[in-house]
This record gives sequence, structure tokens and C-alpha cells, in this order.
Amino acid sequence: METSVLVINCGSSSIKYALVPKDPDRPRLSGLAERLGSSDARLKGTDSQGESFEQPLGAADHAVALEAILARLDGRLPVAVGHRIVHGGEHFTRAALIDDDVVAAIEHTAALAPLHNPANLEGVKATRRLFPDLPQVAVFDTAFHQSLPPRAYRYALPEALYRDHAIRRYGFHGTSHAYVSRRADALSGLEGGGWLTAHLGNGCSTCAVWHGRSLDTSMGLTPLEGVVMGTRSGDVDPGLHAHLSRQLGWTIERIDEVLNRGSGLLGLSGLTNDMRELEVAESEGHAGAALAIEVFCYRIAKSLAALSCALPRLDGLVFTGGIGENSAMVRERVSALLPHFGLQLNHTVNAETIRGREGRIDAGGRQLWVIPTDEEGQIATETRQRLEETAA
Ligand SMILES: Nc1ncnc2c1ncn2[C@@H]1O[C@H](COP(=O)(O)OP(=O)(O)O)[C@@H](O)[C@H]1O
Ligand SMILES: CC(=O)OP(=O)(O)O
Ligand SMILES: [Mg+2]
Repeated sequence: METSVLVINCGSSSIKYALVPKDPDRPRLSGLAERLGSSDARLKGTDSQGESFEQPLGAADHAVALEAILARLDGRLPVAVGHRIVHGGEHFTRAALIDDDVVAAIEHTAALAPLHNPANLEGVKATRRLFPDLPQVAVFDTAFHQSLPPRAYRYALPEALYRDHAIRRYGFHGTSHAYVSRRADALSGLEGGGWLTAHLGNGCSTCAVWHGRSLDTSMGLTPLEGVVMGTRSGDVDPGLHAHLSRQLGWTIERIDEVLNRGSGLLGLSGLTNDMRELEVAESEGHAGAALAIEVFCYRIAKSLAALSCALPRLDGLVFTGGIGENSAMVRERVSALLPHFGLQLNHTVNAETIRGREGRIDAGGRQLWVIPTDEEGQIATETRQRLEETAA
């Protein structure tokens, strides 16, 4: 009997999917539908033979792309669908079985994550239409951070903004921080270690985890706060908005667009948001690329140093995400900025730990790990757990 969970991560113009079997030794089918909404949408992935494919989808929207994804599952009907939902607000402290009330609650939270939640909901609505009989579970990026204490989640703003409008820090990438910190506990043999985790992908965030619980994290009300990202600024002076509005006459929409899509590595370098291309450009003497990488690494180290205050004891640091898993250079520069943490890198092992390899990269002292994240696997696990609890 098929026992796979179909995991859907719906973005504004893309859908990442994975069919995750219960048995980790069975292959996963996975892929990505991209450029949805343009006239040039396409689906890429691997089939059950492990062969890669690419299929043009014309002017497909999310629903059309999901039908094309289903046709690529080689007739394997999942037992459930697990959805990544970025913002769960304070309402969701764990994964939830999706029904009309849960959809309404996610819609209610959409104002807090306008870039992510509406797209996530498109995926939920389309799969509920396509698979009316399958259970569907929402797994929230914010849920893992619901353990933050008030000193970490409250902004120093008037109390009514929290009480009446839910303005507080939520944190994101929770499935990734949860997965890699649990894995670090298992690999190190420390039950309930104190870890700093750095998820460095297109979106980037850091987290302090103690005994498997998130105690603080760099993202806040929205996924814009914190460290420098591909196209997002991370922290800026909160006075910036008023300044740009008064001095340059910028609208709030323009400011939001520039901070979310025109800043970060792309804005600083004036070149690209892709770390691979920046590394090449820096080696060829591009000053913007060099500055972007330097600011990126410095701000990550600074964020990790700040988050260390949340931990009773620091056992080590974990890198993950596309940059954290592949850029030996970023790991080296970040570690070099934290000598007072007793971090010593094994340069040879660091250089070899790329392309999805898991490994310990320190030369003694505090532990340094590279742990490839598995958001899809974690979403499938949480989906199964939720269904088992519901059935019990
Ligand atoms: N070999 C590599 N060296 C440096 N950076 C890499 C490498 N491979 C991927 N990256 C970077 O990883 C980032 C994308 O991370 P990823 O986790 O895949 O993104 P997403 O958040 O969209 O899932 C990009 O900046 C990309 O350049
Ligand atoms: C929350 C967030 O930043 O997600 P992503 O990295 O997928 O953009
Ligand atoms: Mg990712």
C-alpha cells in the first residue's frame, strides 16, 4: 500500500513538491513548477527511476501546475498532503488538520505575511479541490518559535499593539531550525544541546535552540527582520521608512518592494542575489560582490553572537540552507568572526563538506556542523504525526 505524503510548498510564482515515502530508503519524487503566471511556466523534477525531466506548462496557474505534478507521481496516490504555511500567527502552535476553520484562520493571518501566505493558500485550495478525500495538514514556519519567551518575542512598542493587533516577533523557517537542531542533538550525542542554527538560503535566519526548543530567532513579525538575505535587507533603522517617505516621497508600497525584493545581496552588490555568482565575481575583483559577502557574513556573526545570550550553554553552531550547505567560504568567514566562542574550523574538512554532505567541520573546541536541511521530510513527519494523533 502507498504510504507516501505529498509535501507542497507553494510560493507566489512557484510550487516545490516532494512525494515522501514513510520508508526513508525508498526514493522520493520531487520537483519544482516555476514561472507560474507567466506565459513560460515549466515543471522540472525527477521521476521514480531517478531520471530528471523538464516539461513546459505554457501559461499555467497554480491549479494547472498541481495537475501536472499529479501526473508526474507515476500513479502513486499519497495518503495525505502536507502544506508549508509560512505564517501561523499565535493561533497555531503546531501542525493542524486542514478544514474550513483552519483555512479561515490562515486567511486571517495573511496580512502578516503578504508575500507568502496567499500563495500557500492557493496550494491548499487547489489540492483540496483535486483531492477532496485526502487528509491535508498545514505545517507552519512559525510554530517551532511559539516557545519564545516574552523577552524575545515582544517589541518595545505600546502594549495595545500586541494585545489588539498581534504585533510581536514570530520567527520563520521553524521546520528547518527544528530539523537541524534535532539532528545536531542526535549526531553529537548531546541530549538537549544548546545550538545556534543558521539557515542560509534565499531567505536567511538564525535561531537559538535549547533542549529542542526555540528560545530566540532573528526574524520577527515578518520574514524581513534579521540578517541580510538574497533580496531582503534584514534589519534597518526603523526610522528609515519615515525618512524615505519624507525626503524622497516614496510610497509605503515602494519602500516595501525595495526592502523585500531589491535589497540584500542583490542590492549591496548591484549584481545578483546568487551566492555562487557573487563568489566568482569577488574572485574577479568586483567590489560590490566583495562588499555584499562581507556585510552578509558580518551580520550573520553579529546575529549569532546576540542570540547566544538566549542560551544557558553553547554547544555549537549549525549551518544549513543552500548557502550554509555549500559555501565553505561563508562558513569560514562567519566562524572567523566568532573566535571568542572557541570556534576553530578544520579548513580541509570544511572545504570538502559541500553538495548535501553532512559533517562536523571543527578542529576541536566548540562543535561546528553542516547539516543539510530537510524541510520536506520534516513536513511529512509532522503531517503523519498529526494524522496519527487525530486517529488515536
Ligand atoms: N555551490 C554553492 N556555493 C555557494 N552558494 C550556493 C551554492 N549552491 C547554492 N548556493 C546558494 O544557495 C542559495 C539558495 O538557497 P536555497 O536554500 O536553495 O534557497 P531557497 O530558500 O529558495 O530554498 C543561493 O544564494 C545560491 O547561490
Ligand atoms: C519565511 C521565508 O523567508 O521563507 P523563504 O526562505 O522560503 O523565502
Ligand atoms: Mg530552502
